[in-house]
Amino acid sequence: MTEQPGAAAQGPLRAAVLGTGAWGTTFAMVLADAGCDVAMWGRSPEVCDQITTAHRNSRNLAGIELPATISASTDAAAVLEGRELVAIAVPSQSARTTLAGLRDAWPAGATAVSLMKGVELGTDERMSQVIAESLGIPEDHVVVVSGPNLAREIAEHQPTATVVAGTDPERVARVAVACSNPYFRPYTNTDVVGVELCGAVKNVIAIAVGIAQGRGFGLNTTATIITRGLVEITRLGRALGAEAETFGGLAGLGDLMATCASPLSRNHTLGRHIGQGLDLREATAATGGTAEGVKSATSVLELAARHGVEMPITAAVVGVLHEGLPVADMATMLLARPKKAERT
Ligand SMILES: NC(=O)c1ccc[n+]([C@@H]2O[C@H](COP(=O)([O-])OP(=O)(O)OC[C@H]3O[C@@H](n4cnc5c(N)ncnc54)[C@H](O)[C@@H]3O)[C@@H](O)[C@H]2O)c1
Ligand SMILES: O=P(O)(O)OC[C@H](O)CO
Repeated sequence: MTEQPGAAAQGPLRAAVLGTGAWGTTFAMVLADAGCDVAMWGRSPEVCDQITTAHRNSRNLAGIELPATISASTDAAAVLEGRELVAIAVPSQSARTTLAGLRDAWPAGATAVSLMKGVELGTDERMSQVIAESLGIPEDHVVVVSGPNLAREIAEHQPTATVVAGTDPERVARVAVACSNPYFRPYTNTDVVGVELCGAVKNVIAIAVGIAQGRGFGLNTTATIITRGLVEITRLGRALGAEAETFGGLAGLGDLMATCASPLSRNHTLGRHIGQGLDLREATAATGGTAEGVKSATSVLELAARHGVEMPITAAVVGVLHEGLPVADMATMLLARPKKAERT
């Protein structure tokens, strides 16, 4: 492990971003526009070279000009050396292996910032748990950033807020300052479990909305799925110790609204393709990028089962994506369930 400067170090905060996809690149821009010194690590030499020399990432963020100060490299040790804050934006299911490979180069004492929205298959762990385990760092060194944050809109500097959640107040405050700029406003929260579950499960609900819209259903159906989806997320979160207020906030209702409404969302788009009749392989290819809800639907449902929590919309999505449930049977599966009071 390399040593890194303490909080009192002079000059701009030294940050790194792991992953040169749409959100990693956009968050690097957010940090740079907040005054941080930013280096990115990616797997593709071509993408890294383009970010450093042409200040663009045409593969993942076409048409966007990046701050000229951002550099990118495939050399993880060089990127990580001396960084106080390291944001992680690789697909959730690859986080563990990616980070295990970077463990020796991890800057001692650095804050890991999870930008990922998923639950790990097999372990059913949230990303902050996966990060802490795979890097061998305490969980309070991990801070989560999650909210209604469609990458392209933020890359276009459209005004957006987010939630910065963690259990070490000083680290949370430093991350909030590090990503605060004229178009990006962080709010802080101590409810890591709630914020992470909101981010992961809204992707599953967005797939359900996409499927409904792909089948030609209108806004009554959309509103029904979003509202009952929020009930599902809240129910699971409460069972896992999250705070009720988190679910009505930016990471919960806010992100659910953005993801379920926007054609920019990969999860929504994938669901729409499924609703229009494509199979999962075809829909994945037509969507491009990482639709996290495809895999997280299964781990979320497992997590819910282990805690005795009912998640019918998530179960229906798992049924359609992974168990051969015909799309046409999804509405029947949900509407024919036994009647119940709304607040249960
Ligand atoms: N795109 C958004 O608008 C957005 C916003 C908020 C949060 N997120 C979350 O951020 C995370 C990353 O999303 P993204 O949009 O940047 O995804 P992306 O698909 O655009 O990019 C993922 C990046 O990870 C790399 N990668 C893929 N597989 C890898 C592996 N096995 N090992 C190492 N690197 C690998 C890819 O090369 C790419 O650079 C996801 O969890 C997503 O839910 C995305
Ligand atoms: O493109 P999606 O579906 O991964 O959604 C992107 C962000 O999570 C929206 O906040």
